[in-house]
Amino acid sequence: MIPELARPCVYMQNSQRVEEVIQAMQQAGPNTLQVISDFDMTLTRFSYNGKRCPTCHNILDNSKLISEECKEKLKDLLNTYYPIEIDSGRSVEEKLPLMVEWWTKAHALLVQQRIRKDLLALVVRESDAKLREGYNVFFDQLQEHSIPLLIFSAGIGDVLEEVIRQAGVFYPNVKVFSNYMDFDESGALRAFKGELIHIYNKREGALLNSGHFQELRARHNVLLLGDSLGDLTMADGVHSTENILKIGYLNDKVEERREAYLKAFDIVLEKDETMDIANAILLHITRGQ
Ligand SMILES: Nc1ccn([C@@H]2O[C@H](COP(=O)(O)O)[C@@H](O)[C@H]2O)c(=O)n1
Repeated sequence: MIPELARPCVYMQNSQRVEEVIQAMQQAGPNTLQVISDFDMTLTRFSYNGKRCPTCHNILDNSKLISEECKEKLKDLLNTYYPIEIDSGRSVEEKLPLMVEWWTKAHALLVQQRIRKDLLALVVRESDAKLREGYNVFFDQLQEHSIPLLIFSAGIGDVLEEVIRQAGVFYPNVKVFSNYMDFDESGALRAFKGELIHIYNKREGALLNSGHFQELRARHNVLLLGDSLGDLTMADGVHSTENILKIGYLNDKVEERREAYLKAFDIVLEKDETMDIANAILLHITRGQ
C-alpha cells in the first residue's frame, strides 16, 4: 500500500493491522489527526558519519558553557546511566528511580554552571545536533494541513526549541512539553521549572497537561513517534482515541531490544536516520484532501 513500508529497515509484527489503521486514518482525514513525537533520537539523528549525535542535554554538556571539571562529571553520569536506560534486562520499575537520579544530578550540575540564556542559540549552532533526514517534509506537511504536532521530550525545552527554530520549522502548529530552564534577572540558569520529565513519567506529564488534549478533543487519531518504551505513554492524555499508530526508532542495542520493540510499537525502524516512513504515511493520509 505504502511502498516505503517494504524497506529493509522496517519491521512490523502485524502488517495487516498497520494497513488497516492507516486506511482508517486516511478515511477520517487530516482534520481528525494529531501527531505526538519524542525529540532526542526520534526527530533528531542518532548518528552521523559513524559518530553519535548529541541529545539536548549533550548539546550543553559538550559546550563551552561548561567547565572541564563539570564536563567530566556529566560524562561520568552519562556513562553510568545511559547503559541502564537501554538495558533490556532491567524492568521499568528498577530503572525509574535511577533515571530520576540521573536527571536530578545532571540538572544540579548544569545549574551550578549558571548557564546564560543569551548563549543558548550560539551553542546550539555550534553543536553536532541534526534533525533526521526529511525533517523539513515532516514539519511542512503538518503545517500545511494544520495538523497539530506535540513534541514531548525529557530533554531540555529551551535547547529543543532553539534546534527547531534554527532549522526554520518551529511553526505555530508545534507545541512542546519538556523541561524548561528558569533564569534569574541577570539571565543565568538558577533552576529547572515545574515537574521533572524523564523518560518514564511521560504519562504523568501528559495528564498534567490535560488542557492541550482538551483543545484537540476532536482529533481522535494519533500518530506517535518515539525511540524509547517510555514514549508509548505520551498519548495517554488524548481524548477517546479511535486509531493510534505507534512508530518506534530502534537505534541502539538493536538485537537485544527488537522483540520488546516489536511487541510495543506497530512499526519498528532499525537504524533508519530518516523521517521517510512517517512522511510517507502522512502523505497517504493527507492525499486527496
Ligand atoms: N542528563 C541526561 C539525561 C538524559 N539524556 C538523554 O535525553 C533523552 C531524553 O530526551 P527525549 O527527547 O528522548 O525524551 C534520553 O533518552 C537520555 O538518553 C541525556 O543525554 N543526558
